[in-house]
Amino acid sequence: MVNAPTVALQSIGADTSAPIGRHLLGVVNFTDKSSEITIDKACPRVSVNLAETVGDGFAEVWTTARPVTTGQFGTISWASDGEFFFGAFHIPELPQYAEATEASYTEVLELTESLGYRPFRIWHYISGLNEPNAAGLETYRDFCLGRARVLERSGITHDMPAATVIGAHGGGIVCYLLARRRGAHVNLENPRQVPAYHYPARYGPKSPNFARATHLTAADGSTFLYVSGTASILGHRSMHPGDVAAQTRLALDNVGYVIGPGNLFAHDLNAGQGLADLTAVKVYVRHRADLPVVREICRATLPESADVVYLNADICRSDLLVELEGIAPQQLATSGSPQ
Ligand SMILES: C=C(O[C@@H]1C=C(C(=O)O)C=C[C@H]1O)C(=O)O
Repeated sequence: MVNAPTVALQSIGADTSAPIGRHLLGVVNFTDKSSEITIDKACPRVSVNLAETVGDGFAEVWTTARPVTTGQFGTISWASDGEFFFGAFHIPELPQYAEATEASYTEVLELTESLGYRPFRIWHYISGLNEPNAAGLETYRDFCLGRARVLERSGITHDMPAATVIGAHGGGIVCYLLARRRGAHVNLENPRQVPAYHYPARYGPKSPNFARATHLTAADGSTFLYVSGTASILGHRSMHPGDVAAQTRLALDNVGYVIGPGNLFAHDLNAGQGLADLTAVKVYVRHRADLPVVREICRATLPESADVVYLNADICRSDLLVELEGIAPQQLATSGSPQ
């Protein structure tokens, strides 16, 4: 069993206690309503309003090898086991998000830095993602403005880790993240895509800032690849407008490339992976009617062993119809079975 955080995608309401020998680090319920983050002695519990019904939803259950302590820092609910950290914040629905995003992101960076942790994977779910805010700016671009202000102030110009920003069906902004205190991580780019932090101004007043994937080496030697939300983009352009099948294939191709041996070698890492190594895959589909064709392509491409969930969600650009993310456990500690 590895020390690093591992994740299970379970049906909502299933027993979300940790397996024997593991300890809860954070639970994220993808469900049909928004609710505040709760925290108890076990861990933070987050709700993302992104399922049509509770039955369609699932719980993303993060566990670690050691007991955790929990805490609250401003808007951040957190848990850590001494090597790994899970944190989360919720911003309620607002006319504009940049300022509230700036405030919560500032808290995230202050907290993780004060505890000696470095984020290596961040997720954000934002209601009305493609809708204009009260000032007429698309909500996603409004969020990027708030995030960029904090990162620029912190001098983080391009070293942010893997991330996801996806639309939610309501509830404002929910953000959760993983961070590490020991070990190391390397942020990866995909040479077939312009780094997000170099996107031209046509995509918004401030570019997004995230890596295409992050390679984590835990203190016990286990390694994992965390792949960002990945879509049908080459260079900086959205490809195959209106063609969800072609967009799905290109998104899968982009994921396969970024975790492949050639790209890892180009980042001075060995042992690349492939789509067959992916687990815990989340597929986001803009139009519900496209779910069957996306599911068919993913089933034909992803390993049967992968936990794959499909969610109907808005995506960061209105011409993108599908996006997916995943985790590839690469190398396990000397002792321990695959997770
Ligand atoms: C799909 C893309 O971006 C999305 C937006 C992200 C962000 O703003 O942090 C991260 C990954 C994706 O969810 C992309 O630009 O390729």
